[in-house]
Amino acid sequence: MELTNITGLRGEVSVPGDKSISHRCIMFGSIAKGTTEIHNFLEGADCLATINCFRRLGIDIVEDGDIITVHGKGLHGLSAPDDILDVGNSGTTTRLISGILAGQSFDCKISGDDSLNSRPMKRIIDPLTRMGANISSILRNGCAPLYITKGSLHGIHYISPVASAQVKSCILLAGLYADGETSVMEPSLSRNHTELMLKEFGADLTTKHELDSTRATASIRPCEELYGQKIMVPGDISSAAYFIAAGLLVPDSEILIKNTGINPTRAGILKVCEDMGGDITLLNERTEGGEKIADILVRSSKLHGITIEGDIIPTLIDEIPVIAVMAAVAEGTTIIRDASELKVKETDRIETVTDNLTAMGCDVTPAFDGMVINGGKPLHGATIHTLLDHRIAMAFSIAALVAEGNTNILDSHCVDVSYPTFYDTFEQLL
Ligand SMILES: O=C(O)C1=C[C@@H](OP(=O)(O)O)[C@@H](O)[C@H](O)C1
Ligand SMILES: C=C(OP(=O)(O)O)C(=O)O
Repeated sequence: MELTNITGLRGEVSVPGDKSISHRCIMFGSIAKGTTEIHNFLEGADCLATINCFRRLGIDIVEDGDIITVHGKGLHGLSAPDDILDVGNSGTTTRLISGILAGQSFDCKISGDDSLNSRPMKRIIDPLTRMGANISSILRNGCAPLYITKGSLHGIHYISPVASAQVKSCILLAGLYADGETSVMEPSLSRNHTELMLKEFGADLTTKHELDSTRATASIRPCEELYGQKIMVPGDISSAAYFIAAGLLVPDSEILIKNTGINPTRAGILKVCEDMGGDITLLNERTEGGEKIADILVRSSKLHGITIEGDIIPTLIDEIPVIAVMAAVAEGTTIIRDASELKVKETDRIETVTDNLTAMGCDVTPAFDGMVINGGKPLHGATIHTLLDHRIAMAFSIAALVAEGNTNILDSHCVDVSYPTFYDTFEQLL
């Protein structure tokens, strides 16, 4: 994809459904009794991988126009797949489905693409093993392919070393099949869609927040059944992030992004934009199915550098590539720290972000847990090596809009993973 600098992005857009919530609707719907009707499901490759996995596990999932219907078979209704489960590029699919499969009475194997099969799975293998699951890394390298066989699960109290919603969700889902209470404490609160949605499906789940910090413990008790729901998936704030950044950075812009999820455990980017001096207004705020939603109005702004660290990091982890692009344009220094999780995403995002920003003329230094960006130097067009990471392709498509000359985004089709219509949305604003 070849892009160049522009001015005046104006108009109203809607971004596709939230990726995290879309995965969960399919998974929870499959192990619930009755039907789950999903509106505004994200048709990205990652969520389609989740649908395919549950079809292989014997669940009938019907797509009819904008509505997806999952014919759930209850907590014990999945059946043995006839082949290896292909999770593609999706860490969320891998880690959450492992929690469910640990509680089944059949064997199965899970594998994905090269990127997925190099991401750490010990973080779920260890707690699941403590629960009595039989799960192993087939190549004994702590990564997928994974092999899961019948185990007998008991509840544990797990103190997670990482603030990861995928780890938390994996353990809570296994907890549905355990013989007692299972709880997960994490160092900072990660996205809480699993907790909110499982409660809607009828799970016996509670969350306790500590008064002096953002630490929280989620606890689940086994229940008889979950029950199918009707779900309207909000727009994905991680996808909206690119248009928020475009609206702030491209001169003479005004963009309204409709129906976007602003769950506080996901919306750290809004605070960062505000702290950097961005002109952002939330309109029409409301709550649906426990999830907060709003329309986001963004106008061109002069940004300045800030420090981004600590408990806010999990609430914006997937947005750091595009935040780094904003920081490259902002006046002054932006420091991003406490974000070593970036190294274990689809690519090492500390490296892919800093290498590509450097190629565009930015003064940026990588660190072991983040980066330091001395912003304000004019960016110039470059060849962007996405390494097939969808977030890198989209973040640097925004950088291209404010860089002098042409930018070539290599393998830009990888946006299909989370936002297949990304470049179409873009066109609507020209
Ligand atoms: O639970 C989820 O839906 C996700 C959790 C995050 O990963 P971690 O749990 O590894 O932080 C995030 O990066 C990913 O895109 C989606
Ligand atoms: C990290 C991401 O997703 P996953 O972990 O599900 O592959 C992402 O979408 O940026």
